[in-house]
This record gives sequence, C-alpha cells and structure tokens, in this order.
Amino acid sequence: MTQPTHRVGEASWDAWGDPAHAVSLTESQRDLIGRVLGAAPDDTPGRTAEPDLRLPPAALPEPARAALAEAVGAAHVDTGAAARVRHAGGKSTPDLLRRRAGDVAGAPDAVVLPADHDEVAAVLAVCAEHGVAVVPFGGGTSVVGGVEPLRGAFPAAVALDLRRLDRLVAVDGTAGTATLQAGLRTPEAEELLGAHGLTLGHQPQSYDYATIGGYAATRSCGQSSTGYGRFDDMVVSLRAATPRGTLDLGRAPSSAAGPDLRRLLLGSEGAFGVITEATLRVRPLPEARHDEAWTFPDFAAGAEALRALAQSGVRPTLVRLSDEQETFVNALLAGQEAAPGCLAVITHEGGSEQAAAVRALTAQTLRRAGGGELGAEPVARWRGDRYLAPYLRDALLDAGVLAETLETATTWSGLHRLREAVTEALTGALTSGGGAPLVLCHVSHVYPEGASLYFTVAAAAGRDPLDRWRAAKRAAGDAIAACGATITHHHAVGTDHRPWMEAEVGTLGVEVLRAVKDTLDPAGVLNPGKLIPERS
Ligand SMILES: Cc1cc2nc3c(=O)[nH]c(=O)nc-3n(C[C@H](O)[C@H](O)[C@H](O)COP(=O)(O)OP(=O)(O)OC[C@H]3O[C@@H](n4cnc5c(N)ncnc54)[C@H](O)[C@@H]3O)c2cc1C
Repeated sequence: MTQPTHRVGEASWDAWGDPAHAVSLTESQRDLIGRVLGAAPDDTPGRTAEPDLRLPPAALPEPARAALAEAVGAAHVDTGAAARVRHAGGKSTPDLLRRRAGDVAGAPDAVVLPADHDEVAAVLAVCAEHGVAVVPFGGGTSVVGGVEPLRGAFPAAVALDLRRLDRLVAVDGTAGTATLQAGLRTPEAEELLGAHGLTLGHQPQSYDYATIGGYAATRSCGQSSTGYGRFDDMVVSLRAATPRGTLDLGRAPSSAAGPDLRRLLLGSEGAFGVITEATLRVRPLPEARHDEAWTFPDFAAGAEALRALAQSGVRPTLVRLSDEQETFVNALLAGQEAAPGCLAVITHEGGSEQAAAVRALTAQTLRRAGGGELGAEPVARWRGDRYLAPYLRDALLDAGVLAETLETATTWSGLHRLREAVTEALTGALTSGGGAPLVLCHVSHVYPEGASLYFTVAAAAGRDPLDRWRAAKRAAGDAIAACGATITHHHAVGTDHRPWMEAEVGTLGVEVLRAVKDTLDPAGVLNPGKLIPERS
C-alpha cells in the first residue's frame, strides 16, 4: 500500500496551495455563514492582484549580491518580483491577509537557491561577512511567522530556498533508515522512498508543500503520530551548516555521549544553522490499513476513552477526536445530517496480521469506554478531504470570514480546563456586533500522559481582521500559559509565539538558547526575530 504521492503545482502567493485546487463555497454554505457568523464579503477588505503589488526595490548591497552569485551561480540569486513575493512570508491567516491586502513591503531582497551543503555553507559565510539577514525557507508553510524575512539589525535579507536539495542520498534497508536532503517535499520524498518499499509515515496537513528540513527545524507532528511518531523522534542523524562550520550530529540509534545535541537543532527554526540533510527512521510500506470511526456521547467520554487507549500500550496509527461543535459543523459542511455526540477517527496500518490485532485491541478498549462503531465511511470522507481543507480557508476569507487555527498540549488532568479556557478566551475576544465566533476543537495527537488540542476558529472578519485576530491570539496565548500548557505542540515558535517563550522555558532557558545562538551565529544573521525573545 503506497502513501499519497499526488503532485501539486507551485503554491499561490496569497493563498494556501495550488490554484488549480481552489474551492468555492456552495450557496448553502454561504447562507449558513451569513446567518451564524454575520459575515459578508462586502464588509471585508478585498484582494490585491499580483501586478498591482508595490514592492520596494531590492536593497541587497552589490558586493553581497556578487559574492552570493559567486557562491551559488548568478542564475540562483533571484531578485525578481515574482520570487521575492513568493518568499514574503508563510501561510498563517495573518500572512495571507497581509498579502491579500497588497502588503509585501517586507519581502526579501533576493531569493538564493543553493544546490548542496557546501553552497549553503558558502551562502552563510557571505551573509555573515556582509551583514545580510538570511531566512532559511523550506516549503514556506510556517503558520507562526517563521519565514517572515525580518532584517534584524541588517539592511537587507535573503530567503535561502532549499528546493534544490532534493535527493534521496542513501537507504539502509538493514537499519531501516534513509538519508534525505532538506529541501525534499513530502510527496517527492514518499515517491523516492516508495520505490524502495519504504515510507516515512509523516502526514501533516501541510504534506503537499512542507519539506524534510522544515519538519526537523520545527519539530513537526504528522496526523499519524501515534503510529509513526513525531518528526523529531524519527531523526537518527542530522547535518547542518552554520556560520561557524558544519555540525554532523547523531551516529547511533541511541547514545549516552553527553546531552543530545541533535535536539539543539530540532526545533531551532533556522536560528542556529541550516539543516541540509537528515537520516530518518523509515518503515516498510504498510500491507494493510483499517479505518474505523467511533462515536462518543460527549467530549469528556471521548477523551477518557482516548486516555485509556493511550495508556493501554496499544498503538493505532492515527487517533483524533472532534468535540461536539466540530463534529456538528463538519457534518453540516459535508451536507450531512449532524448526529449528536463526538466523532473519533482511528486508523491502523502495518503488516496485515499486526494491523488486525491492534485494531481488535483498540476496539475492545473503546467499546469498554462507551464508544460506538460507525464503520469506515466517515474516515474515508475525512481522509479524502484532509489535504484539501486548507483551501477552504481561502474560500472563507473571500466570504468575509476570519478563519484560523491554533494548537497546544497538556496532560490528561489539565485537558478540559485548557479547552474551556482557550474557548472562552477566543470567544470573548471575537464576539462583536456580528455575533459570536465558532470555536471548534479536536484532540489531534495522544500520548500516555496527555494530548494536544487543536482549535479552529471562524468569525466575521470585519474591516480589520488582522487586528481582530491579534487580540484573539493574545487572549488564547495568555490562557494557554495560565493553564501551564505548552504554547505550541507542533507549529513551533516563529515570531508569533515568542512573547510566551520565557513563560515556557524560563529566563535561564532563554539565556541558554541565546548562548547557543551566539556560539553558532555570532553575527546574528540567521533568521532574526524568531524563536528567541528579544533582549530587554
Ligand atoms: C494548512 C497548514 C497545515 C499545517 N499542518 C501541520 C501539521 O499537521 N503538523 C505540523 O507539524 N505542522 C503543520 N503546519 C505547519 C508547517 O507546515 C510546519 O511547521 C512544517 O514543518 C514547516 O515546514 P516547511 O518546509 O514549510 O518550513 P518553512 O515554513 O519553510 O520553515 C519553517 C521554519 O523552519 C526554518 N527552516 C526551514 N527549513 C529549514 C532548514 N532546512 N534548516 C533550518 N531551518 C529551516 C524556517 O526558517 C522557519 O523558521 C501546517 C501549516 C499549514 C499552512
């Protein structure tokens, strides 16, 4: 059984993905949105056409441009408007709102496309010498401001686009590992691995565009994390270029040789170095997959069932539980009658016998916890739409709806308090004359000790949707911190979560991060303004 390998075209500059997959809302969806949220497209700022964008002239000093051209070849230093606009930021709703409004003033001064590790190292040396900020750019799917081309103290910034690092370097079938270059996107990585009968099993919703290097740099977590693990847990070794030289980290499946320095690069978000390749644990392509949807009377019962499952040691591949509101809204959007209760999606992949055995054990646990089986069909529907859902956000923005997501994680003991607190914060911040927002939530990843909560918010955009979202995000972030939960389970820190980093790791923790940065990047050119809080 192969993993999805469909190819998508170049992503749109002001929307999620391939314009060929753009969707429009149906009349009844529009009607529902108008009635429930009081949203209307006419109330909302329109969309700027690409030819009407006003881009400031590229400010890259000529000696720096010439040195970069020498490092990677003149054809791979692109100062053209199209390239600069497509590297102006990531794919959060605020990113898209800014670009739709024609705000690309912060676009990088050039896009640099190295071919290999040595060229990446050469680019970093040039940028450090000439004082140019350098923003590593994988798929550009960051939703936390991670690829915003901030200049920091420097007059210019370049986006370091890793797309030319796109090779499967080696496969060790005996060890079950594969070495992949950082710029490989998931569909291409899976196609290369599939030819060897292998898979990574990493399936975030940004699957079509995100890259191996981006996953490592953000500690990404795919939807099948229960079975395949988080991305950081798949990493056996890493190679990274830094302004001070190369780091080759990891040489055995496990080691006691001091603190695990791989973990310094995992989640370093381009602030410490540029990951150029990773050796990853891979798995045989699954022989079988069993999909099963379950229903629970309410979210509390569903969460309790997932806790029992996670603590039983039985590991399905994918576990996800929507709350009552999300279950209801998803059914309406699919044009179906909404049943009461909460929907859980569970899948099992692997060898035929193993997948069947785990499925039976899962069913036993969930039945005992009060779950009812709904069969495979709701999962097939969810699976068919899961990589298309982000296109819906663009259609909602067009329809005058502010739609965004955020995520966090905590222990099972704190889960309900966290869900309530974040829901209250978002509802309080986004309730206005137009009505209350919709706040939907699901458990997206489970662990024996706790789970992550993923919130989807929809509200009338109004005249200043950016300002509305900023206030809502601030309220939600404060609520998360007050609950003692993590500010991010898998989206990373970027610019957006920086204000809560000190609460997350403590003052001394921030100092440690600064010390590492000062050692690896003494000029401070790597991805300024991300991850590490400003010195006060
Ligand atoms: C619609 C949508 C759905 C998403 N769903 C998920 C999900 O299910 N799970 C999940 O984990 N995330 C998800 N994300 C967030 C995002 O896809 C992840 O953070 C992903 O890991 C980013 O990969 P990328 O290649 O696009 O990195 P980019 O966005 O290009 O970069 C992210 C950060 O990493 C740095 N970086 C990139 N490449 C390198 C490198 N080689 N070396 C050093 N630093 C580097 C960048 O400078 C930046 O700080 C989603 C995003 C969107 C828009």
